[in-house]
This record gives sequence, structure tokens and C-alpha cells, in this order.
Amino acid sequence: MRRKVIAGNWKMNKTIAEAHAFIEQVKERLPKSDQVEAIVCAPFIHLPLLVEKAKGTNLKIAAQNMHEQESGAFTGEVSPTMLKDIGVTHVIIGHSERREYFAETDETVNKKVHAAFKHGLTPIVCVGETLEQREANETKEQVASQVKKAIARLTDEQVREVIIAYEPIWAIGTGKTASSADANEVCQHIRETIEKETSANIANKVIIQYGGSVKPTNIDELLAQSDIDGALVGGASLEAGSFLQLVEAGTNE
Ligand SMILES: O=C(CO)COP(=O)(O)O
Repeated sequence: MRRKVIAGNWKMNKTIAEAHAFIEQVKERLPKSDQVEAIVCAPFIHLPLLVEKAKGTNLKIAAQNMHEQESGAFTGEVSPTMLKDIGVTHVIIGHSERREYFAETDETVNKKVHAAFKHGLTPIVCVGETLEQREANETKEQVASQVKKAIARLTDEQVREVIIAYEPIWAIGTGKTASSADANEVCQHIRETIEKETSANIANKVIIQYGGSVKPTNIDELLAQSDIDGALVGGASLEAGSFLQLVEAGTNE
């Protein structure tokens, strides 16, 4: 059985004091279970503090983005080498907000995914359709195309380690969640797409998360679906209590 992976994406939120208060509350109360993996994806400036405080706990610390090069003249960017150096384990790649506001493309996403593996970081690759695409019945086509391009030229062993986060753009921060059945149908399609690119054996091991207005009140139903192995959570991950409830939900399945 696949483990559950609950990742909180803080986006551009929290001061150092707030990050500190969060980690102090969370680290003592994390469920001790191999069934669930908990990850906090924080702004770059918080990463050293969080990595330090999370030592000896099950909590993993992730970045929300990175550059694909190891170093160089890329003002304002952070490299995979730097993330690895401070003890970060995961990195979100191609979040829809990065695609929309920072012009990330399927090609840059693929380069970053390769760079993540080169440096021993696990990529959490975000895919998802816009409202227009959903209404035009293009969801599966869009998501499959993003997945194929993201994993292009990876080895099967690398594909097995990728975490895919299916986040319908219209459900992010809107309070609208895809129904659990609809979300599962798309996650199943993602798994079938991966199977065609690799094998059933690999596809069955890939963790596929759902993201978009996930809360303690809807997490159980989402995690009960056959192909949803976790969640990438924005708003409801900011508060220690609700983040812990979400992680706890991952131990129930
Ligand atoms: O974008 C998201 C996580 O990456 C989802 O955000 P919300 O949970 O706030 O809808």
C-alpha cells in the first residue's frame, strides 16, 4: 500500500516568529506513523530554521521553487545545491502560481525536475486545469500533457520517486473543492498516463496528491479515494492545529 503524504504549502506567508511558533507546536504533536509523511513547504528564508527544528522528528522540509542551475548569475534565485546543503528534502516544482505569475513552462518544469533528482531532492510536481479547460472537457488531456512533459527523460526509478500534486486551478484558494470522485478520476488518469510512459509496477508506486481548498473537514473523503495518496494544502496548513489534523487524517486510512 502507498503511504500518505500531506504537504503544507505556506506560499508567501509567515514571519520568522510565526514560523518558529508553528514548528514548536507541530513537532511535539506529529503522529508517529510510517503510514503518513508530513512536509512543510516554506519560503526560502525560513528553511534553515525549520530544518534545524525538525531534526529528530518525522517532519520533512521543502522549498516552494528553485532554479535549475547549480550556481551562477541568476539574481534572486536559489539553487538545488543550496537547498540540499541546508537539509531540505523536497521541492515543489511548477505550482500553478509559478506557471501563471512567473512564466514557468512545461519545459522549465522538466529541467527543474531533472535538477532536483541530480541533487537528491524529491520533486512535488504540480499539474492542473483552468476553469475554462474543465468546462471545455479538456481536463484529462491537459493534465496528462503536463505530467508527460514533467517526467520526460527521467529514468523509471526517478519517476517512481516523483510526487505529483493534482491541483485544479479553479479550486485553489477559492473554497471550491473538486468532488472526491472527480478528483480521483483525474488522479487515476494521471496514474494511467504514468503507466503508459513507464510500467504498471512504477505507476502503482507513485504518490499522487490532490490540492485545492483541502481542509480538515474534507480530507477524510479525499484520502479514502483509490488513487489519492495525500494532499498539498495551502490555507489550512498555515495554522499548526489544522495542519496536524490533516496529517492525523493520513494515519486513518
Ligand atoms: O495551491 C494550493 C497548495 O499548493 C492549494 O491552496 P489552498 O489549499 O489554499 O486552496
